[in-house]
Amino acid sequence: MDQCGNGFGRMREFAPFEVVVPCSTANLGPGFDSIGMALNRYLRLRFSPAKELSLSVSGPYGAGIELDQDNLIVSVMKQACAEMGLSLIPFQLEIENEIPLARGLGSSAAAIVGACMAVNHLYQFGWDREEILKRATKYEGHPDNVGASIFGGVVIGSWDGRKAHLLSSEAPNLPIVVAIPKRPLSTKLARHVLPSFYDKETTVLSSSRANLLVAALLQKRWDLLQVAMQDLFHQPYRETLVPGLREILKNAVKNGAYGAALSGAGPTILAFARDGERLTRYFKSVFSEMNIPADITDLKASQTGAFVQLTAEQKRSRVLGKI
Ligand SMILES: Nc1ncnc2c1ncn2[C@@H]1O[C@H](COP(=O)(O)OP(=O)(O)O)[C@@H](O)[C@H]1O
Ligand SMILES: N[C@@H](CCOP(=O)(O)O)C(=O)O
Repeated sequence: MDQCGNGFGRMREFAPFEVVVPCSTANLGPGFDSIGMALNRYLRLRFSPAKELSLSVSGPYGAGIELDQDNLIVSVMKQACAEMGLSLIPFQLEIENEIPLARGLGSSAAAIVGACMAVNHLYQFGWDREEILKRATKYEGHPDNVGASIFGGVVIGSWDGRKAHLLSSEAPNLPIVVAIPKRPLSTKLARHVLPSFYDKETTVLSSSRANLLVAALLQKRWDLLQVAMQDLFHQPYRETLVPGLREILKNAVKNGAYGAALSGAGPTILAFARDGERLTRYFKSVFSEMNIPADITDLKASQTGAFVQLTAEQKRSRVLGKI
């Protein structure tokens, strides 16, 4: 861990704390790099003082997270400190992760948001959520996932490479069914297959659907989701990377969905359910016919975004009057 300048280099006492961050689904079809929704699977980061950096992982998706200096959380924290002219103090970090990695459920965005919130808390920078959004978007490259993880609910945002503008709103209180394939797909690769240019007809049609999607979400017009979630910006190009996507986009509505989309860059496929049991059966049959292992499960929107709290131990000590 860095030796630090500016008085932050030695072991510094701080009260142990936890950052809780929901995962997210991005795009919802045509809202490419703009629309996101927070979901009820969480990343929990527990920080306590230590003389040296030490990382540990737990939870169903701990495996695969780097436990060295390449860890995304640590590298974002370092970078955020460097931008403030500081070095990162050592700490012990337990990463409890319920978010599958590289499956299109915003694990990297949650890690980045958690890192920004942690550094803000540790150093008392006083960043508000807008400031955290700006910093997290710069690291992630698009505001949809980080915005949802920060604010919760549904977010609609825009990023020009310097400034992020984003509004959050209540997410649909509809059952959500997802198919999370066992095999990962890196977002980098799934962005690589996208074209550099789109023609006018494609752009007009796909952006009109994104606009309709926003209106349908705000007015709770679930009957419009079938059309409003149709996309021409990214899903047609990602079909080759995501088994089952073409079939599900074509037939989900006939099988209990209001609308379906690729979650983020995939490979997870997500649908809002009209009839959850029927939709789950359908998802299962698609994946078992292809003989592709996938976790088919229910999720719900998370209306709240990331927050910092005392660890359970700290809370107990406070009740006992020790702090
Ligand atoms: N909790 C975490 N701690 C550290 N790194 C993480 C964490 N979650 C995700 N990452 C990093 O982000 C990568 C996945 O990012 P990405 O390909 O963008 O997929 P996703 O769609 O899940 O965001 C992982 O392989 C890992 O390197
Ligand atoms: N808008 C991005 C969203 C990527 O989400 P992820 O969860 O797959 O990282 C894109 O579609 O590339």
